[in-house]
Amino acid sequence: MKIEHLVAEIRKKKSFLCVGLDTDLEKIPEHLLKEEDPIFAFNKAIIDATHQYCVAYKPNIAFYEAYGLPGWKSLERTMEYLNADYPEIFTIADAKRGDIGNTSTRYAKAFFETMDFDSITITPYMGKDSVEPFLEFEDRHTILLALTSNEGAFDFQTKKLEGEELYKKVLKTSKTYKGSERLMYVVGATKATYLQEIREIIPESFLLVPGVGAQGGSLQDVCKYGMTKNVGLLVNSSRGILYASAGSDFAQIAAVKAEEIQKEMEHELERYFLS
Ligand SMILES: O=C(O)c1cc(=O)[nH]c(=O)n1[C@@H]1O[C@H](COP(=O)(O)O)[C@@H](O)[C@H]1O
Repeated sequence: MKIEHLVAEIRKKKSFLCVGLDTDLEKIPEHLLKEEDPIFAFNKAIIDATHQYCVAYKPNIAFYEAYGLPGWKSLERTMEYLNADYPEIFTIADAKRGDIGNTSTRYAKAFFETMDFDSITITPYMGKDSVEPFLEFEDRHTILLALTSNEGAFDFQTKKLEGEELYKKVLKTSKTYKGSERLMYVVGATKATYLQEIREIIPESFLLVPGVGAQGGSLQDVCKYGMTKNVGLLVNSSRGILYASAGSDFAQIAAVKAEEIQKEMEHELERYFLS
């Protein structure tokens, strides 16, 4: 998907919500376990109920890999369903891949061609030759981990290397990669106060921002420091939407939660963007 299509969808829906499909058989309503493919049945119900409030879905690949071949089949069915019925929705493979060049090329093929995702999350640790194979794909986007939402982010990402924090090095160095116009970055909502400095390095790039809801990050702070003239934000919530109810009304309650976030986003858009 082209960025301008994503921006148009954000304007139309007045939302930059990404719903994370972290589908866990131990958390989904019990009655779905009788279905032939419980993971897909859950995802389909969530997508049908929430699509009008969000612009992206992010299946976290670990939740599918954990179930082996049936898990991959559920992921494949979810992607086929999204691409056929909701082609305007941006899809993110939260796979956190990255390896030597020829291996990265196979990962890119797996997620961009075989599974037809619009984007993938990538760890930058192995550097240029591990990232550039993903950037060769037209209209596909590579989302580099910059400053993550978890506590462990302080182990390496904020440590100084040659006088500069490692996450800033990641941002600056990645801008020199071939195809860097197709880069986006992960910045955790719990790290919103860093966004001002991040925006000095990457003023326009889209950010995937997880960590609101269950992890406690603030949407208002993220918008205050991170919003660009093209919005430039995709804010993810997974558990806060998916598991708001464990009863037969799970999809309906997920829609209520998604709409609540969309309304907050609309308010923020009016404040910074539409006014
Ligand atoms: O790349 C990610 O999506 C990601 C990066 C990060 O820094 N923190 C983070 O929580 N995530 C993912 O975002 C989702 C957050 O889920 P909730 O905390 O349930 O909303 C999970 O799928 C995480 O793997």
